Amino acid sequence: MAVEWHDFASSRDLAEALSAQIAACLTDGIKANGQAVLAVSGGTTPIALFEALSQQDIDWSGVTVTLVDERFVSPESERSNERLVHTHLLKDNAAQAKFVGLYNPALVAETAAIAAANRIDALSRPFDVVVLGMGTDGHTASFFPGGDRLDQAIDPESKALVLPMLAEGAGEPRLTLTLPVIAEARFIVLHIEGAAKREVLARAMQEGEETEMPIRAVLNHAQTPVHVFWAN
Ligand SMILES: O=C1O[C@H](COP(=O)(O)O)[C@@H](O)[C@H](O)[C@H]1O
Repeated sequence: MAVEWHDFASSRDLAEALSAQIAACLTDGIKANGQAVLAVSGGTTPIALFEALSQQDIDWSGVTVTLVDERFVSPESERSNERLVHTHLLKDNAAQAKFVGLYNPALVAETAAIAAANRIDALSRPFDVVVLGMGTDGHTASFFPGGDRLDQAIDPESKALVLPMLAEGAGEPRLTLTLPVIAEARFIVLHIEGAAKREVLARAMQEGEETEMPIRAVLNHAQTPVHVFWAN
């Protein structure tokens, strides 16, 4: 397990530093491969980061933004991760970026996962940057403790790229990238804020079952160090 810590005094300081680092990685990807892929999480934590990223002066026309996971709700819903990205990231300088979402209004979650996997498969991998969040139950992406597809989603040998997930703590059906897609990324960030999440991560870094605290699956199988960005 290789983890590199980056601590900040405030959410704003973190957003400035992390957005600059992500922008540099995306620029490197564009220079090396002609384009770059950024996968981001949803929830509440990344809003300030997305706002700061949208101001970064890079060639966003060469960037594809996708989601680490999605709540299976319409993009009009306040809970939609796609809506979050459109509202806070894909604007200003970043308006030129392409977006590949996971949701599909015409399908149920099971078949939407297959359609989303085809879209993810069309992107260049490994992704340049993956930004993960984490819940206080130790979930990351939609790898929820007790999730009906958790074993398959965190299987490092899984051939699936996107899976549906039902879990008590999830609220609604989910779609999630699988562990191999996340673990192979060139730059993996775990963005958490507040003392409670720091304490949860400290517990996850101790010995234990990956299914109990699924963030462990990423910490155990990431092919590069996981960069933890934390602010109080
Ligand atoms: O449901 C989700 O939760 C996690 C953490 O969200 P936060 O609100 O505690 O920041 C997030 O990483 C994930 O993408 C999202 O779908």
